[in-house]
Amino acid sequence: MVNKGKVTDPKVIVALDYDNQESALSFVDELNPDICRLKVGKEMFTLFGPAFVTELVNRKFDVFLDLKFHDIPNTVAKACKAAAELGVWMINVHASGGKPMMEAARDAVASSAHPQTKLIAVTVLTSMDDAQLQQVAGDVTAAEQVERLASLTVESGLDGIVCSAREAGTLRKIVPDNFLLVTPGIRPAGSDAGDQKRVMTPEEAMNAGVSYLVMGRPITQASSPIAVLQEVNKSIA
Ligand SMILES: O=C(O)c1cc(=O)[nH]c(=O)n1[C@@H]1O[C@H](COP(=O)(O)O)[C@@H](O)[C@H]1O
Repeated sequence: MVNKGKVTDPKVIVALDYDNQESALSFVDELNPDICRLKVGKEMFTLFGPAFVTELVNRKFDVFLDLKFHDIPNTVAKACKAAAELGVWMINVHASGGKPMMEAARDAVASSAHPQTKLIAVTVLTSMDDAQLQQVAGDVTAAEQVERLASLTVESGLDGIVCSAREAGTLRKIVPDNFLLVTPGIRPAGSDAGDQKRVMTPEEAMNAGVSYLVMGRPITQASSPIAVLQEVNKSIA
């Protein structure tokens, strides 16, 4: 386990998008909760289920269980209660599910056995650009749609949103100070964007007012993942 590079309130959430539990856990063996938080998404949850999440929670990591629920309010509420009761730090829904859905999710977390779980809403996926968004949402830009869904999420009483760091500067002026802006699509200078369209570097993102940086491939697929993580932490210290 690495103890070097301890940071107060780590800002990087490492996305554990592995198809193999042993590889994921041997990477996690190199980490500790002082240098990053962890995200478990749809792939690992589908493959390895709640037991994998519980393993990370037992290792004292703050876990973001990223299942992006989007369904009728009753179904999402029950899913959010079940997710919160795994003892995770953060969960999410899609803001485009609407205000009644988000309110039902908020109430379900509040009445769960783990009410401190943070609940955030995805606005516009960071893999979408304006052209892709217009195919599904009509004549609107990603920036406009993010703003609209951010306001709806504030009105619904959630803790924050997932957006791109590119929108963070504008959003910071319209959301409450303690509202969380959680941003994937983070790419250190020179790294491959892959399927991400709305990207920023860690430093630019923090300067724009982001609360937490979600980073997957630039760390997990690096030849020395810990070195990249420590470099990112240093760049935003
Ligand atoms: O909710 C998310 O975490 C999420 C929302 C979004 O808009 N874009 C996005 O990339 N993500 C997740 O963030 C992670 C980004 O991973 P990398 O692109 O490998 O850094 C993936 O696990 C995605 O599922």
